[in-house]
Amino acid sequence: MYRLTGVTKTYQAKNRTVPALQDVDLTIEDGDLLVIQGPTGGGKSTLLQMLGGLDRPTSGSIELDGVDVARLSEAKLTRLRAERLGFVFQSFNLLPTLSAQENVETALAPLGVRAAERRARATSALESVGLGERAGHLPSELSGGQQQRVAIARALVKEPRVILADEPTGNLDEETRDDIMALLEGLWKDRGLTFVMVTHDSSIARRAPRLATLKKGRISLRESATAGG
Ligand SMILES: Nc1ncnc2c1ncn2[C@@H]1O[C@H](COP(=O)(O)OP(=O)(O)OP(=O)(O)O)[C@@H](O)[C@H]1O
Repeated sequence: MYRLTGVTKTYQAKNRTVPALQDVDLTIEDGDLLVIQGPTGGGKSTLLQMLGGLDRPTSGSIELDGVDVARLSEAKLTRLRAERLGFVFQSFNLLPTLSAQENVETALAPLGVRAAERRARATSALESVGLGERAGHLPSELSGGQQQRVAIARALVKEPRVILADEPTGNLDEETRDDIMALLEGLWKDRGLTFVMVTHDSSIARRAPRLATLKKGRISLRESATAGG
C-alpha cells in the first residue's frame, strides 16, 4: 500500500515557483482503484510521477509498503519501477522499430528473464489483451487502440502489483476508449491490482470506488461505498 504524508512538489520556472502539489495526504490500499481528476495544471501528472518514483517530492514522504520511495537511491528506484510498477501513458510510448511482441519483451529485459521465458510471457500478455494474433506487427501497423493494448501488455508482463495510468484513453476515439476502459477495469478486477488512473473520462470516474480531485495542487477525496460493481 501507498501512504503519502504532506507531499509537496514545487517546480522552479524562471523566477517563479510553481506549486504543483501542496501538502497531499493519501493512502492507497492494495487492490484499490483510484481515479484522479481535476482541471489542467491541477497536479495530476505530478502526483502520478511521485507514485511511480519518476520524480521526487520537494517535501513529504511517499511510502510504498513501508519504504519511502522519495529516499531510495536512483539504482533502487530503477529496480523498483522495473519490478513492481507498470506504467501506461496517453501516448503509448512504444518503440517504433520493434514488433508488438518485442515491445512487450523489453519490460522483462532489465529483470534478467531468459529469452525463452520472455517470449512465452510476452505471448501470454498479448493474448490477455486480445492481441495474440498481432504479435508480429509493428506499432505503425496497428490502430491506436491496438497500440494501447500492446502498452498495457508491456505493463502487465512483469506482473506488477501496481499499475499507474496517465490518461490512457486520451488519444483514442470514443468507441475505442470504452473498449480500453473495459479492458483495464477487467484486468483490475481479475488480477487484484492496485490501479491508479488519471482520466477525464467521466463514466469511469462515476464508477470508480475512489475519486481524487486535484485543484491547484490540493487533493480532495470522494469514497463510494456502492461503486465498483
Ligand atoms: N517540469 C516542470 N517545470 C515547471 N513547472 C511544471 C513542470 N511540470 C509541471 N509543472 C507545473 O506544475 C503544475 C501541475 O502540472 P501537472 O502536469 O501535474 O498538471 P495536470 O493536472 O497533470 O495537468 P494536465 O491535465 O494539463 O495534464 C502546472 O502548473 C504545471 O505548469
